[in-house]
Amino acid sequence: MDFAGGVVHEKGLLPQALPSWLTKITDRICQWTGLFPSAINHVLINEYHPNQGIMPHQDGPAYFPVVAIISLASAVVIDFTPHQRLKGQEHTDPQDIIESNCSQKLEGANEAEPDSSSLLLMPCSLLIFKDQAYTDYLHGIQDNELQNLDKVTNMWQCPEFKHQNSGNSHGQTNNCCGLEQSGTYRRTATRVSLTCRLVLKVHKKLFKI
Ligand SMILES: O=C(O)CCC(=O)C(=O)O
Ligand SMILES: [Fe+2]
Repeated sequence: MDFAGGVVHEKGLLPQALPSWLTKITDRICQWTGLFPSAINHVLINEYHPNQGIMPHQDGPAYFPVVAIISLASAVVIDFTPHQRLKGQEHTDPQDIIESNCSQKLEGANEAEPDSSSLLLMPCSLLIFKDQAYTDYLHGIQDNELQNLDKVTNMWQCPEFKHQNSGNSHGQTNNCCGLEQSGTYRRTATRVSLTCRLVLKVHKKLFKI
């Protein structure tokens, strides 16, 4: 794990300028989406080997509640699961929450567990999530080379999968995307992600005496 933009404390950011190769990307994200009230000022760079993930979590309170994640080099499944407190609530359909608040609509949650949903993040893709998808759901990636695709709602964005679906009549597995016949995806390469966020409270630089 590495980061650019400075150190995030609970009470704010001790800032460092982002490198220009990153601001080229982050400034475009801000302009295109119009979702950030000021420039993205922090980027976390994570590397995941095929058997590595990140436990379900909510991003810290220091961040503005919009996250932009760029995926590079390898696809991965990210899971969104509701907080315990949401699970206990009656008359709350988490699907509605995700649909109304996520820039990427999450459709068709599995009936057995209608409260959680997953996305397949392809290399060179950008995921943005915000609002209740940020505050009421945990996001995480399983520590597993084999990832289940049952709850993935954006398979249509994976052209290799479409190809597999239009399929050949011999029932052969098409592995060009790491997709396996049984509805699982096998991670084979290292993934790198850039998690771009805004820390609203920025501390002035400390003086060195
Ligand atoms: O690497 C990712 O795709 C997710 C990273 C993340 O959730 C985080 O750093 O808070
Ligand atoms: Fe996160």
